[in-house]
Amino acid sequence: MRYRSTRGTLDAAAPDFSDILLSGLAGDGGLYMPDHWPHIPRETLTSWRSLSYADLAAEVIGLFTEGSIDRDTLRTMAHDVYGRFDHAAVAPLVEVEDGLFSLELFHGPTLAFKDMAMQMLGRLFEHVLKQRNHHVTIVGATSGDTGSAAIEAFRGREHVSIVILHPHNRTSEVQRRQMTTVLEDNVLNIAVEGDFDDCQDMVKAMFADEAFRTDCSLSAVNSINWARIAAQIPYYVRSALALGGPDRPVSFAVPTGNFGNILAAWVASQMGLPIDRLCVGSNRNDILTRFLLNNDMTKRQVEPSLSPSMDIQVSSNFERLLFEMLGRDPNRCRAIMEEFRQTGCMAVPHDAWEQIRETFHGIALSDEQTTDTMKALYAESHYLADPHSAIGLAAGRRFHEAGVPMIAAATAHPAKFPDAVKKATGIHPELPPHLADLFSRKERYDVLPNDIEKIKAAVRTHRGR
Ligand SMILES: Cc1ncc(COP(=O)(O)O)c(C=O)c1O
Ligand SMILES: N[C@@H](CCOP(=O)(O)O)C(=O)O
Repeated sequence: MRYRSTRGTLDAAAPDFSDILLSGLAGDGGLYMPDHWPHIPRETLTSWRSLSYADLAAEVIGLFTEGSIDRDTLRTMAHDVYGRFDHAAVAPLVEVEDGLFSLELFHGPTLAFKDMAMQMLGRLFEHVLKQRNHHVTIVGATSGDTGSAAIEAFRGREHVSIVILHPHNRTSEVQRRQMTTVLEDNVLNIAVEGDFDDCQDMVKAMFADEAFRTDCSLSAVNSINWARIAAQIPYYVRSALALGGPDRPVSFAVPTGNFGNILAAWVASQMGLPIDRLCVGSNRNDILTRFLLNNDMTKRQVEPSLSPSMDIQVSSNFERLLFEMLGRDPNRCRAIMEEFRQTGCMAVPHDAWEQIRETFHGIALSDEQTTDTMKALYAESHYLADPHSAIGLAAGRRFHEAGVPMIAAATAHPAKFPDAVKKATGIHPELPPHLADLFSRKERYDVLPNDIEKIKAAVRTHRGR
């Protein structure tokens, strides 16, 4: 399998999976995409119904690593990774209402869906870096969950230094402590005086500085890295198969910020999984919902909400969908993205918008509506949802059609957001035993201004430690 950038051409020297795993973002500022969608025949999908989560993950991810990492290696990694999740099913399905299912993606070590992919990335990086005898500096931006998942996956790894930027005072305390109490030498946490979009912009700016990128051997583990998307596809396949796929379609509702998680579901549909609707749930940072309703992709100020991990205005992975809807035309894609960067307004061609709306639907919830949803889920179904998962379930309820199972991605454990959960339900969700002493652990992090030069200096120093 070869890869190409959303802003560049496919040439003979096209990178393979190992190359794009380490480089993360393409040199031209675009995002890597496979040069074609692997097709999974219906009989194969049917035969996968009996596979364990780990075996299924190896099959699905293996379609993107062909020529780079073999199936047996992937299988060993997947068994090791998913064998440590705290639920035997890895990503269990819970029927919350008739035909509405919660797909719990938070049974990994940091209690958020990011672990599903990030734990695999930790193993994949280690494998490729050892082979190449190479060291990288991972720089990542987080609104709360990617950071802790990445730090957990890469802490103490010999070939990796990791720097995570989070927006100062804009994550939950549990989220911050999950990052800042990891004291291994190879980990640096920076609280940026800005919002998540500022953090993400700085990561992209560091990648755009060719000399800096090369000097520090930068790598990315945000969902701009294709490997993250690839490793998020298996749970869509598995949950659809559990509810009758491929013989009948299912729909998915996904609480959305950077558009990586829902994009993985869309990719599954491109690979042959019958999917009816893909439903985006947003909080008051509703750029995607405005886009889906009115083709209005105008960036606004990021507003803090009850679901901080989705406090995002620039949904990086939308570029991948746009590229596809533009018939994989990198020049048009580059021009639209460049204009968006300069003006804060993305002019998506009308035909592309209409095509997107055939599958994608969107709904935005205020904090009050989110709280009401959490309250109702608990009162009516005895289901405790965190604010992000509640938004997914609300989107699922809104777009659920009779006869088509609706699967809502539950992206975080309620204990990551205890205040919001307590306020809505009266229940204080307890952290699991491995995190029970989180509030008495020592924290370490630097607070830095929203200034790219200061951040680069900190990354350099960390790299050279
Ligand atoms: C708990 C939670 N839910 C939802 C999202 C949104 O996912 P995505 O950015 O892939 O759209 C995030 C962050 O990415 C998250 O941490
Ligand atoms: N919500 C995310 C934001 C970054 O998303 P990613 O999927 O691109 O890594 C977070 O929790 O950090």
